[in-house]
Amino acid sequence: MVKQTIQIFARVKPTKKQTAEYFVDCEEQGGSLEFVVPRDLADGVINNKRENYKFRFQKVFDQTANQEEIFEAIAKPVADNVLAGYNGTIFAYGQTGSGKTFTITGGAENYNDRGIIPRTLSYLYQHFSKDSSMIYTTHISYLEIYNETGYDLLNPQHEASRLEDLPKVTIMEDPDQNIHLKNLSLQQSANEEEALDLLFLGDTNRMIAETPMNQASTRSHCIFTIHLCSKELGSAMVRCSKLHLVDLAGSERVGKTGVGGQILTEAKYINLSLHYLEQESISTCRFAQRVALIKNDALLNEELDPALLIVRLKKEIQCLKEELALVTGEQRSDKLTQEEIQQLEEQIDVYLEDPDSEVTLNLGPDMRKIQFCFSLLKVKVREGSCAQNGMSNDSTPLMVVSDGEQRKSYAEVQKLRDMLTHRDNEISILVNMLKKEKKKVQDVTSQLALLYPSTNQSFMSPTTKQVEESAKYDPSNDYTHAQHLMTRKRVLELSVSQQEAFEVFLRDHEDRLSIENNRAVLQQRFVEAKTLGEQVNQIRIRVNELKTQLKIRRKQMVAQGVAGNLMPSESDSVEERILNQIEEEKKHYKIKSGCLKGLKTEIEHLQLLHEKLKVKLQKDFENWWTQEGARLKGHSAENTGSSQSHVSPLNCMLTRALPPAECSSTSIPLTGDKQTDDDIEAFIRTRHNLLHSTGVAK
Ligand SMILES: Nc1ncnc2c1ncn2[C@@H]1O[C@H](COP(=O)(O)OP(=O)(O)OP(=O)(O)O)[C@@H](O)[C@H]1O
Repeated sequence: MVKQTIQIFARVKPTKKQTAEYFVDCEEQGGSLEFVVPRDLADGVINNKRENYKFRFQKVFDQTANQEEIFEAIAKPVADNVLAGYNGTIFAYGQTGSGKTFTITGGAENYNDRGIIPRTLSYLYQHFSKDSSMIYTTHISYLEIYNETGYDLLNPQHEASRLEDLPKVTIMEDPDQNIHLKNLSLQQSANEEEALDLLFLGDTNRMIAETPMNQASTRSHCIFTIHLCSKELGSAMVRCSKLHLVDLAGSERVGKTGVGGQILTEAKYINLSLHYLEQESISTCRFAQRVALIKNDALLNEELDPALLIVRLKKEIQCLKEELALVTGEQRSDKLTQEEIQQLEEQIDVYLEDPDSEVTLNLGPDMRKIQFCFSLLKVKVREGSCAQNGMSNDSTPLMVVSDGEQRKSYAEVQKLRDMLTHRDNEISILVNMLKKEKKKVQDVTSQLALLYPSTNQSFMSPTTKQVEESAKYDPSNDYTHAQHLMTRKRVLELSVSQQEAFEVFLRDHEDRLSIENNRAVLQQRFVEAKTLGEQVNQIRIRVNELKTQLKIRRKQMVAQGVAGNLMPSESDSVEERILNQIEEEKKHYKIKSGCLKGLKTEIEHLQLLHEKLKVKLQKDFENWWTQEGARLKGHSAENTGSSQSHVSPLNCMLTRALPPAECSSTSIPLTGDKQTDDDIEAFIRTRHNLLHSTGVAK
């Protein structure tokens, strides 16, 4: 258990307006924020009012600080701890309009304005994709607390139009002061995109449910929680941690000032008086200083995988049942299985061969097993004594084996066993090497397909030209430079004849059409997915624009209300229209993103199919290549004495691929390139020899 105090940071919101006079002091070990408040002359010359207020923080971010700096300094270390299995919380506290939502969620207009939540999600999912030694599962919950009632912002069964329509979440505290949230839904998010979708839906629900009267965003707390479980491959332990990202209500609501209602509205939408700002800023800093005194116990949330725990407990129950049956005399009557009998026989062998006289035979409480072992031992004892008397129990003469010989034969058996284990090890090493080699060949084929996706014959080995082309590599491409170099090296390692043979082989292959069809469908689905993705993005943009319009409209309405031109309860048709539009867009968003998910699943399925066909193709090619090579060897042996007895695999492949009429020496023009022409001539000579040796040309 690690005890640590809560770390506090201050961020000053950028503004062009006149601000309270303050100084930021950044030292190596933290920073401080100092406010200078002039003496109020109205209070007279002698008064107790302080002029300077200085507060220390872990770090102070001035007006120029951007979202990236905030994430790096505040959220990243917490996210790292969450990845290590510790819970974490980041909360923003401050007066209304001071930038809490901007810091936690971010601004909608600009990508660089993304706040802590989207950046943390991105950071976590990037980490998951890099770490293949662990299995990660992520769930998201989004809770809004308004007037001490919790509301679930993510429950898909409820379409929010008012806050009261959202499912209520009961907040309970146990005797150990742990908080439990009943009825809060957890939504699984397999990737960053799904998690961002949930954030977007939650924020939109919050906005729709808000009315000018409750001004939920100002008066409510919002808790976005990332629930993370990680498990090392093959391990029985799971780590489950939570990261709470909290956007608190304006501090007027939670502070002691008791400011609310009309004053709160004025504070938000009408020019804030400088004096008011100073007081509000100072009390926020005071609150932070108090928070910094709280010490937390950091606990590693590690436990046995529930599934494994169940298996272990079931085994224990079974064992206890058997023990109970032994004690109470209620024995199992069913027969031992063949597997159990074999295990017992092996156990007895080990027991008998062990030279240690103290060794015990552990059979558990199952009476059937105990009885079986006794009978087996009896048989063995009888066999042993018959052997000593020179007779088997069925009167067949037995060889009499002396003690010395018995020891010798034991030693030999042991030696043979050792050899067997040794050979087993060798075999498994060789099998592993073989697997690795096979995988290398498959990798080359799949990487070739990736390197040359635009050719019609998508799975062809590269021609020399393609190999050269691949040398003109653009490092800004998706591949890393290192991967690319490796691929190129492997490509070059393939002999030219093998590459061309592959092309010929593919042309005739039965799966060629399926592969090409599959690829065409895949391409079409990619295009559809791209279009849908763009549509989803357009809807997002429209919703964000509508949200901005709604904010502006609400400000206008409140301003009019304050000016006395409007009663607070009057409904506003413009706002209603915007809300309806948001609802409409949200429906489209759900439909389109649902279609997109379906399409993605189909694409994944097609890609899998594609991979399978590629592997099959590779195997077929290898078989074919080996067979053709063997056949060629046979022909060469028959054709002894011929100066062209050696035929390259390329020529052999071409013989198979071209009909005899096209192969006559007169019908094939030479290219002028020496190497190519040599190849063509070699092919014609070889074909001629082969046809004569097999009698086809006669
Ligand atoms: N660091 C910043 N840079 C640029 N704009 C900011 C910054 N901080 C806040 N803003 C802008 O100031 C306005 C108010 O900020 P925001 O809504 O985040 O305040 P808040 O503290 O969450 O208010 P409330 O308590 O009412 O929810 C927003 O328009 C926001 O975009």
